[in-house]
Amino acid sequence: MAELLVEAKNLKKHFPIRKGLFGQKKSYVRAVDGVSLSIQKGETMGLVGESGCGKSTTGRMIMRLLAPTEGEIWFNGRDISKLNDKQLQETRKELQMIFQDPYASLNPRMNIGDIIGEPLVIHGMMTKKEREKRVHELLEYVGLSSYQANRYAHEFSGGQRQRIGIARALAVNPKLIVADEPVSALDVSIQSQVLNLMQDLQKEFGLTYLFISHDLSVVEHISDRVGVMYLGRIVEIASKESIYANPLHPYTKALMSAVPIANPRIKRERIVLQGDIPSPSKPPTGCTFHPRCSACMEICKTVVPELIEIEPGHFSACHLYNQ
Ligand SMILES: Nc1ncnc2c1ncn2[C@@H]1O[C@H](COP(=O)(O)OP(=O)(O)OP(=O)(O)O)[C@@H](O)[C@H]1O
Repeated sequence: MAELLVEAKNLKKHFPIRKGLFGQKKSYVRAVDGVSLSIQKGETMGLVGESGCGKSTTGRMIMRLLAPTEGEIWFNGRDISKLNDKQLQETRKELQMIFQDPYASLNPRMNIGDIIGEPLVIHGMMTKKEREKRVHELLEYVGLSSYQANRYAHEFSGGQRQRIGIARALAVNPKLIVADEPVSALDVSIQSQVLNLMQDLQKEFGLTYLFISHDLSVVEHISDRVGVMYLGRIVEIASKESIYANPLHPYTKALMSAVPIANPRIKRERIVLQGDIPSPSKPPTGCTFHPRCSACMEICKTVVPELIEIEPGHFSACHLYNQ
């Protein structure tokens, strides 16, 4: 049986904002509003949804870069949502992140060797000599050469910089890597090279990924399971095969209808979403998707649908399936 690495239980992050002329009225952006998900050891869990739906905030809470407002995060059998600073520092070795913008995330004043080796310094791991050897090894793992360790970020292309970001994330032998839009800043031709590299490294080192992206084709390429987020909640979660072939939630159906299909004989009706995505500081009542849903029923306006298993391993939060 597959082993669980991450379990998020009813995670919430509400950012306080001040309203009114003198900022006297406090209200909240409900960036994440009750997310539960699990990730098995060695798998890639894709997280998709439109901009602002709370993907990054969820990833940052699982990384413990942000403290949750509510909920629990279990990592490798331990609740990490309430650790003190020292315990957090220890756990952080096992959790690493790859960021979207390989241009902004690498310090321009440090050479590549120092950038990749920095997490080892932060965690007090290895002597200087050992670190040097490890950096050279890491450069080779990601398809670069050890002689490039003395160069600076501006000397590399976007794809190479993302490889450097991956090498840095790998340095401390993490168990989980949260990759937040890791290829969206890259040319399409380079994207698949970086995705393939991530898959090769996953096999070699038994890595587990939480892969965040708004791009459904990219998520389809790399994920084993996929969760779809809408306004701070997961509305559907299933294996990649099941969710792409048979999306159940009306929101997922609309998202999927815009993905090009390679086989010209398969025709898919394009579903256009009605209206704009509401603000997470004033989410609609009931199912937050109801104002944009073509299948909206009376119950959807008042009752929040629970995420329930509709088919084996395929969960959806929609009243259509809850009767
Ligand atoms: N520190 C913050 N303070 C206030 N609001 C925030 C903060 N961080 C994020 N938000 C808001 O929370 C919501 C979710 O943001 P988040 O970045 O998690 O979404 P996302 O799905 O990752 O979108 P994107 O792909 O655009 O990054 C957005 O409305 C965002 O403006």
